[in-house]
Amino acid sequence: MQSSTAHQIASVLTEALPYIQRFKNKTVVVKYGGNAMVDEELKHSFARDIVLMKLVGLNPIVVHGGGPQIGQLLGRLGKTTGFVDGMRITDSETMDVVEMVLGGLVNKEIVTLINRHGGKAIGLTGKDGDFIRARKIHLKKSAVDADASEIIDLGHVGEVSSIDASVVDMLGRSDFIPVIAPIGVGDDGYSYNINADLVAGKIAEVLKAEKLMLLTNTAGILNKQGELLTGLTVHDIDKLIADGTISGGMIPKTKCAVDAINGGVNSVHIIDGRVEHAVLLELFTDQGVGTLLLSRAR
Ligand SMILES: Nc1ncnc2c1ncn2[C@@H]1O[C@H](COP(=O)(O)OP(=O)(O)O)[C@@H](O)[C@H]1O
Ligand SMILES: CC(=O)N[C@@H](CCC(=O)OP(=O)(O)O)C(=O)O
Repeated sequence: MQSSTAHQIASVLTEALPYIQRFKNKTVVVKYGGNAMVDEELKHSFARDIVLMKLVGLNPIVVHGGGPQIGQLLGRLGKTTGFVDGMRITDSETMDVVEMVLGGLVNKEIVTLINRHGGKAIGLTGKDGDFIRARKIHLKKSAVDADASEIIDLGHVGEVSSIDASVVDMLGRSDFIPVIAPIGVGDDGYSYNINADLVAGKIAEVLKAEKLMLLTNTAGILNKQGELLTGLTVHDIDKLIADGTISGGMIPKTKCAVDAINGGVNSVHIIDGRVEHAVLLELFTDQGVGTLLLSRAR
């Protein structure tokens, strides 16, 4: 090995050391969005990062999405879906597909990848041990259209009503890495399709996680010029939404982030899942790679 390369490796490891010490035994909830699962090499690098986190003493909990993957299977079945406010309208047939894709294909693919890299991942949906209870979302049309006040029926779309953290906590504190699909169970016994950011935020809150990391398909939160905003507080988010800087799918994501911080999570990181080893770089290097959101400026 060239001595300059050896020197670089040594300095990376030394830079990581204080972070490893600080985060030992701390819970980190990582939301892995469907848009971040774009290529095979990236999926492997994500799985390696999660295994490494566990090996150095952190307690990673993965919550995954899979919106594009649900769309692909629906397309193959000749079924179309619509979205309202970023939420998929989910009739009973669509709910079957959501369960097959999230609870089956995507969940087991992530579990398999983590296990192939030496971890011990266990896949769960919120129906296992009834640990994610959901209630149906009743969306007021007035939220979409200022002149109307009817309720829009999104079908089997839910929000989290409660989380029983004991199963995830027990797994996370042993050798296992929980991998969670965002499906909840209602009091009526039906399955509910829940936005994965919402589930990740609530799990982080209930577990009093040190960090919530949201992996998406952008460098982080960008300003109107397209530049990365590296450090923000919860107060900045309201302003950025009000002035239109944050829009579309970033609105529910940042709202979950703010709820998580207000609920006791120390920091939220919105990072680019398309960058190899984004999770490790954000956790263990001084400069990080995305947007860091805190309750107040340091
Ligand atoms: N200020 C902003 N900074 C970054 N992305 C933004 C911003 N405002 C809107 N977006 C959009 O939000 C998207 C991320 O949300 P979403 O597509 O729901 O992510 P995911 O599928 O990973 O949950 C980005 O790809 C971008 O198009
Ligand atoms: C209600 C609702 O819209 N649920 C989402 C659940 C998956 C998800 O959130 O996936 P991403 O994180 O990849 O977007 C959906 O059906 O697409």
